[in-house]
Amino acid sequence: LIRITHLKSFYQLSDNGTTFSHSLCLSVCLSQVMLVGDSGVGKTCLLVRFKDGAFLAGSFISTVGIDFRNKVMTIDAVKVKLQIWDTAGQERFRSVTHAYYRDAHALLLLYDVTNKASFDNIRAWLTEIHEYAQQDVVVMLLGNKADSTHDRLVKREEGEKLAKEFGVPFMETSAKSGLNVELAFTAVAKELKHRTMKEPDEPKFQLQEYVDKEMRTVGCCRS
Ligand SMILES: Nc1nc2c(ncn2[C@@H]2O[C@H](COP(=O)(O)OP(=O)(O)OP(=O)(O)O)[C@@H](O)[C@H]2O)c(=O)[nH]1
Repeated sequence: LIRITHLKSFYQLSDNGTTFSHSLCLSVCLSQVMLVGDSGVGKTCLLVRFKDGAFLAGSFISTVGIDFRNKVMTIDAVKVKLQIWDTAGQERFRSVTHAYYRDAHALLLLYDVTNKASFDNIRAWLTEIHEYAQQDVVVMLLGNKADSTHDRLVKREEGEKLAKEFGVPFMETSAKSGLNVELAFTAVAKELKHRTMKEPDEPKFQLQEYVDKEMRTVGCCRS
């Protein structure tokens, strides 16, 4: 995470030592967030929903290699610029993805609630993350396509259990309905901003607590 400037007041002294100006610097945190998971789980659609507020319906075009989009969010009066990398889930692009892991500050790891194999593969993804990403990378598990109630093969409780086992925050999302999409990116941006700008005596940001509280505030589902 690169802190370009820090939010603080500063005084400039004139030649004779008197204070003559007082300015407020604006702060920009630049963070790299990577979307990973099996092909077809909805990584591109999640990014498009977050960035453009739209859903890419129709035929499925697999990502080739890696793609990225930027979005600036304001978190507690601080500008956080997210550079979001959309990776290809297909096995043949795995070496490309590996090369990007070490620069990522956060990873959104997706499975598809209608595809059991994509859920079973989460363990392998977490092993890979452990091998290639920075040790302190923020990881959040997302069960996407939660709108597909009739085709669902993975229960929410199964996702929660797996996330607990690996000590990572979890929520279900839907790129189609917008469920929890903004919340997932906001939670990650808050965690990253907090890590960069935290005062020494400030308590650690509790990502899962924040997510649970936000979801309670709006019932279970938020778009
Ligand atoms: N019902 C439903 N369908 C979705 C959702 N998200 C994505 N899809 C569909 O799932 C398919 C795959 O979506 P993509 O976003 O292209 O998947 P991806 O993970 O980026 O795939 P790769 O680029 O191959 O890694 C598309 O047909 C989407 O329309 C969702 O939340 N709900």
